[in-house]
Amino acid sequence: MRLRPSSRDASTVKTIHETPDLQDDAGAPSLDLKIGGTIEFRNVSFSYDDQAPILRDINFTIPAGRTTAIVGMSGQGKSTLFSLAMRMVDVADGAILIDGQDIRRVAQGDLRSQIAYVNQSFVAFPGTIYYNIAYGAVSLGELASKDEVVEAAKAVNLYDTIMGREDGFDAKLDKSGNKMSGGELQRMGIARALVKKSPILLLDEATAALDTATETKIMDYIRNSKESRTTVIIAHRISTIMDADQIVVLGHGRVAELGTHNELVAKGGIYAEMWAKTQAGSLSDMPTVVDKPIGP
Ligand SMILES: Nc1ncnc2c1ncn2[C@@H]1O[C@H](COP(=O)(O)OP(=O)(O)OP(=O)(O)O)[C@@H](O)[C@H]1O
Repeated sequence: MRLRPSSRDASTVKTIHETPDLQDDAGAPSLDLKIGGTIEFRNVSFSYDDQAPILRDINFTIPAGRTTAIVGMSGQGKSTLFSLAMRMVDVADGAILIDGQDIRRVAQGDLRSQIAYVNQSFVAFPGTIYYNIAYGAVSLGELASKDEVVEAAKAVNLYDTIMGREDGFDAKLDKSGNKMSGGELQRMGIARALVKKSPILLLDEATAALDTATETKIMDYIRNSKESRTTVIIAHRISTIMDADQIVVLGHGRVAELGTHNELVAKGGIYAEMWAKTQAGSLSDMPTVVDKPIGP
């Protein structure tokens, strides 16, 4: 059985799905994912509030149905790339195309309904654990079914934890997500995104609080799920991203390197240096990698 969201929670989602500052063209069409969600950053530049550019002439393509990782030191603009792809903000120059369509020309609500986004903060709604996960499907018009919620909870290694508690999936959460640890709430966030079954999944440090074994299980599930999904991961932990089909290294607002883990290690650049330090046990996270200037 599928429940309908409460009107108050639905209005929260409406706010998320419509950015007041950015207007749709009259009669803006839906996003037509004819390829399955290829995201192209074409000559993209961006700055916040007339400040110095955060991103400069960014060019790369995220292939449909594959996993792409974005790495780089803190403050390089990784999360901003996600904000741009969801059109929370608009590019200053260039364009972002999804399956060949400029995202400024399609209906914003439809664009965001095709994208599931997870960051480190899980917004809990007062209601049951079931409701809090099922809510991920709300932009599709109704909550996810119990079976879909159970599948997602299993995928993020949360099923046994939930069932081990009094009331199981019917246990009530308040806004602070009481009864759950930070890592459990992070997995709730991923489960909520999974029930959306969107063709595009953006994970911004979404597994940072999890142990490596749990993270690997979740990433394996996403990679092997029957739905073809374009997955983009931002992460500092190298173990999170090394199996990606493509790794984009951002530095000084530009794409500094792009390739697979093996290609980038062989290249001997920034990524290789990060990897060498990880191997030596002196580095687990990206931010401590040497901050080299990137050429034009
Ligand atoms: N809403 C905003 N308004 C103004 N500046 C912002 C805003 N959001 C981010 N910035 C700035 O833009 C730069 C890029 O931020 P962003 O969060 O995209 O980087 P990041 O690479 O994801 O960093 P981290 O790894 O620390 O999460 C930073 O200098 C940040 O302070």
